[in-house]
Amino acid sequence: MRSEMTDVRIEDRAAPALCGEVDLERIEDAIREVLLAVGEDPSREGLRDTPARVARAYQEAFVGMRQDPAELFGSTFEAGHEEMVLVRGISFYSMCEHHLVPFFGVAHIGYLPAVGGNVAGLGALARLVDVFSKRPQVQEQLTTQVVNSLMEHLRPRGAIVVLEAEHLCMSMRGVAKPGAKTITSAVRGQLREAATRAEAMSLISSWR
Ligand SMILES: Nc1nc2c(ncn2[C@@H]2O[C@H](COP(=O)(O)OP(=O)(O)OP(=O)(O)O)[C@@H](O)[C@H]2O)c(=O)[nH]1
Ligand SMILES: [Zn+2]
Repeated sequence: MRSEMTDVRIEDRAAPALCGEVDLERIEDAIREVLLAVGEDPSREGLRDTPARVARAYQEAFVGMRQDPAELFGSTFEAGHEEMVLVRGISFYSMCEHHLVPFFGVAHIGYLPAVGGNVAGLGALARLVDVFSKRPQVQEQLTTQVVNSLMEHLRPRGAIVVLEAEHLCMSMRGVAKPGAKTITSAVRGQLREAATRAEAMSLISSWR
């Protein structure tokens, strides 16, 4: 089977529209409380603007909570290509929902377009990772949500999502094992078949 693979550099669609607001003031109050609880003085020079900065940083880190992945697949198109499409090395940053510290790495996404069906803009695949990674997450759930959403909105014959990530909750604290990589995969439809799955995995493992 002939395949096409692309190291993603393409931004083809704007991010989905935002729905709902983040309560910045509430985050600021909570951060002030955290600073007090650890024995800091939130009114000292260096910390005066910190609650507002953290609120804006959290707004950005959790922007995916207010985005609808369906919007990314509004302008798929016919490309006369029914073989595998694989985008590898999509970088992402997410927040571990256990500790609210980052986990980050790369996602690889492959799919088999429906027969006579549509393909997605490559940027939509990268943005799909952002929509689900910019939420409180665990890696397994993130992997599953991306593959399920791709199946639901693009309706390909099959899809595969592989994530490789380092979790700061494992590196900087707790078990303290920097450099450990967690790899998760989720496979749907015809990509579960041994030959196509092996082809996708060999394309993914030759990354770097
Ligand atoms: N399966 C899974 N586990 C995760 C993920 N992110 C963090 N964890 C783990 O979730 C566990 C949370 O464990 P808890 O015992 O509730 O919290 P903890 O006492 O802070 O645990 P340690 O990090 O082991 O010190 C830790 O072992 C983390 O390493 C993830 O994305 N997937
Ligand atoms: Zn964690």
